[in-house]
Amino acid sequence: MNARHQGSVRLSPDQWRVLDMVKDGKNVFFTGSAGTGKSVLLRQIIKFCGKSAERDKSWGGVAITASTGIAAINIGGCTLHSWAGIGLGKGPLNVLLRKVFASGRNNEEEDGAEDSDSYESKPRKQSALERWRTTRVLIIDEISMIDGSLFDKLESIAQIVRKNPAPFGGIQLVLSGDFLQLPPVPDRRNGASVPSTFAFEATSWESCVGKPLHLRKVFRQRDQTFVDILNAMRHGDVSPKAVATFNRLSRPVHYDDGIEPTDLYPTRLEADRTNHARLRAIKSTPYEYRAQDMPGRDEHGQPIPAEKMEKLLTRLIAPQTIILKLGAQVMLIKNVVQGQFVNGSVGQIVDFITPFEAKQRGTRVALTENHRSDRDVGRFRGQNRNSDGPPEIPIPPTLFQSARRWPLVQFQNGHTMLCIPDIFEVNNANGHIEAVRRQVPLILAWALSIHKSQGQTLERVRVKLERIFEYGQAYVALSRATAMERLEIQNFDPAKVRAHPLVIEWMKFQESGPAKDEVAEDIEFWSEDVDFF
Ligand SMILES: Nc1ncnc2c1ncn2[C@@H]1O[C@H](COP(=O)(O)OP(=O)(O)OP(=O)(O)O)[C@@H](O)[C@H]1O
Repeated sequence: MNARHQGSVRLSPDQWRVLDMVKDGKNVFFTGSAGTGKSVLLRQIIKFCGKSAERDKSWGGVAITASTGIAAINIGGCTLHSWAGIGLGKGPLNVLLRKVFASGRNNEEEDGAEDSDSYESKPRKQSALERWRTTRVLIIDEISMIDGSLFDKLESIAQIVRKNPAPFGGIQLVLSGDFLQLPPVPDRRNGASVPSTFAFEATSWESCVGKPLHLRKVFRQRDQTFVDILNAMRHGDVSPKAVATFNRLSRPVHYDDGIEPTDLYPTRLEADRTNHARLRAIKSTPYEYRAQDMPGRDEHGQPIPAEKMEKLLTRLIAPQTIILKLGAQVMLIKNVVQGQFVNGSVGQIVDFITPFEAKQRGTRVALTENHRSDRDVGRFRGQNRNSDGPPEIPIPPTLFQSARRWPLVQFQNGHTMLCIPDIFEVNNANGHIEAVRRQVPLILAWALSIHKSQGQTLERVRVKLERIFEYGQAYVALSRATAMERLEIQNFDPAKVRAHPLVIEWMKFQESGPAKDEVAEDIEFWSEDVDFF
């Protein structure tokens, strides 16, 4: 069978082209409009690199990084700064280099010391210096949020540490992002914001990654007219026809199942206020869920102090405490069943029940790979099968003994699921766990900030545009929607649609021909398993 058709995933030809280049050891920067499958492709690349490294121990290290903590968590990696061992990344090259070399010395000293710590099996620690020397592939997601001057400094560090004058010291670069979505949060020093540069402005950018590879097939929306309007908007263009279309979308949309569209707001404060007001307005019993937080180890193998653990865990989308009530609108923040219950699925709490009651009612329980590690699971394997789907992960028996009630959520697809706690991790630069949170995988979802919605696919959306303040923000908000029929726009103002002029200028020289975005036809249900070899 052709490897490209094995499993049910069907990468687009553009996605395959990038994957093939990565397999050939080429440096790549791939970009594309919202919904063109950049995250899906990145997950496949990470899988490919992971499998290659597993099959052949001499293959080299794979560094999975992103510009921000949240983006890093989404791909199971760490921030670029922490992988590189450069602290906050401020200061000139020699200061950053000193930090990297010092990490190597500290490690040697610690290796010689007696290890009296019995906390847990200590991972083999790798210093930043070793990481720079042994990494074969460096993956950076959301590259649009990396400063250009920092990119140059990192390339110099790579060349010096690896004693290799090749671009980026010979490390294979895999970069992903869209410079026309949200720009980096400005660096604030002494109250003033310090202007940052884009990574493509770096002197070494051209030699390191060359021309961008564009993903052109849009998977999120299926309506070509909508895709065309969004694409023009991405470039800051709103035609009178588009204005008329968006004005027509100011009508309210009603849904029979009582699940409302999620309101997208420019700031987190506005979104939080809406969620709390809506929750307060419900008069039923509140259920409070406090997370169980556990510290892990830092990149030097040292236990993480409680204070640092708390700080690290603020990066997670899962809150320390969440109060839920019957009728609350919530969003799932874990992938449970591909295509059915995924990160971003919105629903309403219809009951609070125990796992035992869920089993009696034949209701699905939100079990993920994280629940497999339960010691007793093996005994119950095979008992809990879904006749028309893949075998379900068995419910850990210890769960049945618990009288604790968890939220039962009815999702927009009409199906219900009991949302029991899951594991959320923050990893360190060596891929080990720095902190763990065990929490119900839900957040309130009457409203979301546009920043939080970046990367999400939302079936029902209402966007309030009057307070938009950032380049790309209106585009990110509207492009979360899958269809105009389920998109509501309030106070549309074309002046709020802005694309960064520098990016537009740069893009003109990068586009290869008059290609345009096209909707992907004939999308089937798919899993993300591709046979690589
Ligand atoms: N090859 C594919 N086949 C089917 N569906 C796909 C494929 N690639 C992506 N998708 C689906 O398209 C939607 C958008 O994908 P994804 O989130 O990866 O896009 P993105 O380019 O990262 O978007 P954004 O820039 O908005 O974060 C998701 O629902 C994803 O499951």
